[in-house]
Amino acid sequence: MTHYDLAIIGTGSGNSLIDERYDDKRVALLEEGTFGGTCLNVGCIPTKMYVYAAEVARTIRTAGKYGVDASIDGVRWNDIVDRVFGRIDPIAAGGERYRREDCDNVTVYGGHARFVGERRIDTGTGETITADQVVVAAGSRASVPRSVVDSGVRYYTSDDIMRLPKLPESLVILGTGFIAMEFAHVFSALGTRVSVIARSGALLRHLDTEVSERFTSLACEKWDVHLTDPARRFRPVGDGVEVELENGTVVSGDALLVATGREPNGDLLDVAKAGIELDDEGRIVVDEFQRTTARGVFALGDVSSSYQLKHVANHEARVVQYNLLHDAWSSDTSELRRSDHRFVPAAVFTDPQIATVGLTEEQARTAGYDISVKVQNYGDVAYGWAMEDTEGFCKLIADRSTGLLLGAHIIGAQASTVIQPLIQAMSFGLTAKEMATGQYWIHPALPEVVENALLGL
Ligand SMILES: Cc1cc2nc3c(=O)[nH]c(=O)nc-3n(C[C@H](O)[C@H](O)[C@H](O)COP(=O)(O)OP(=O)(O)OC[C@H]3O[C@@H](n4cnc5c(N)ncnc54)[C@H](O)[C@@H]3O)c2cc1C
Ligand SMILES: NC(=O)c1ccc[n+]([C@@H]2O[C@H](COP(=O)([O-])OP(=O)(O)OC[C@H]3O[C@@H](n4cnc5c(N)ncnc54)[C@H](O)[C@@H]3O)[C@@H](O)[C@H]2O)c1
Repeated sequence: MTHYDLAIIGTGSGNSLIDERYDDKRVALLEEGTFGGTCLNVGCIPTKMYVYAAEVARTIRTAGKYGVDASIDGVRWNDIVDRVFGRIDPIAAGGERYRREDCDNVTVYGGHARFVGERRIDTGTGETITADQVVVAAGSRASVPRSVVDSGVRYYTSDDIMRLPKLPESLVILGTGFIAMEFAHVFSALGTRVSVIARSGALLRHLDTEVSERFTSLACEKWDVHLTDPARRFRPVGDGVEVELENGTVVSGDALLVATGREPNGDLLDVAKAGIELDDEGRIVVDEFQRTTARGVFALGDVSSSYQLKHVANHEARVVQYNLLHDAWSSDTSELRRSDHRFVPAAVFTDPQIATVGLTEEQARTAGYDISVKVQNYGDVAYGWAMEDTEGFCKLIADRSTGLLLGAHIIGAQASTVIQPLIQAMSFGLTAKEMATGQYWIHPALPEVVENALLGL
């Protein structure tokens, strides 16, 4: 049985742990799927490459309002797919080749790993290994409701929808979260008729209510949105699908995308045999140092985090990378790094884009803060005029007693970029007033919407 200094399960964020500081360590890297994990192969990166193509199409479709007449002659779906995966697939293959062939201290095992004891792992390749330290970075998987699976209907998830053989004329999307709303935007902008099936009255319901309400009303103008009647039955019809809702409405499409959340993969690893605890929602329990309940075992990313965001997985990976090289289980933890989850931002690359950090207004009120709230429309600033914008706004929430920002929520063009200085201000404890008045704001750039919102607070 081979013994390693370090075994890492998962090559998404897990692969990035191994840098030159590990050159003198024997490392086992275990991966059952495509090398590089979710973000690279089926997540953030390919989806945003599709979103970019969708933005181009949308710009053309809306050009007329600026006095520029333009139309789309055609959408070459197969070329879009090739552009995305022609770039990504070689990166995944190259990453694997590098680890297998060029890293003398790393051994890659291509199988389904499971624990058979404390820091003892069946690699799924016929070999069992042991290690001084283990990192579980096994990610999460698409969760598909039983009713869909049992119906026998052909369905897609984010894992395979991007490789459809042709652009569907119509697409039914089950779910109203990040993935559902990003793909609704992509397919609709490229010309597919999109139907969305929600069940609780709003899209992106976890966001600040004003943002969710604005987004829902804009979406209802573009897409066939069913807000309150859950799906009751799924039926295959020819190559497509029919979904019957609780109120009897039948929604049909050439394809069905199921985007109803992702579940952590810890349940498939026999973690109990290694003394690793899962919480009630199936996540590996970790402390602020990313240590699991088993000595010598760390976890990071989607398998242990409630955020399911790549920038969070990256942050936690840096913490683990550092702590692995220190005596992480000694009683003195002063040398260790801690994960910082105070101000975790997120963006939804839909139409319009949405970005958020910190508390929603509801959360701030429930937490008992005495708050000041300002909503500033994109249309109030010069760049918003240039864009003829009637949709976007920046909503800020501050604590009256300290002047510090508690939350920032932006819906509108480039929201994921416009929000960045607000994330910085919150992370470094800048007050709203200092942020508004202590620096120049380029005129007439879009971030003036943030400046005005801050002044308005
Ligand atoms: C469609 C989509 C779009 C997304 N867009 C964004 C975005 O724009 N921004 C953002 O921040 N986040 C986004 N995310 C989320 C982001 O992709 C994840 O949070 C992130 O990739 C998680 O990284 P990870 O390292 O924890 O897991 P992963 O990257 O999933 O890596 C886990 C790896 O472990 C392997 N594995 C699992 N179990 C085993 C086992 N038993 N044995 C061996 N190998 C195993 C898996 O095959 C996988 O390769 C998106 C996700 C999806 C699905
Ligand atoms: N831009 C980004 O950062 C980005 C993009 C995509 C995905 N992600 C990450 O991936 C994770 C998973 O994305 P997601 O969109 O699948 O999950 P999600 O948690 O964002 O949304 C799931 C949605 O499905 C709904 N739902 C659950 N069960 C349902 C059912 N049986 N019928 C109908 N609706 C149902 C939920 O109410 C929710 O609206 C996200 O939490 C996010 O962190 C991030």
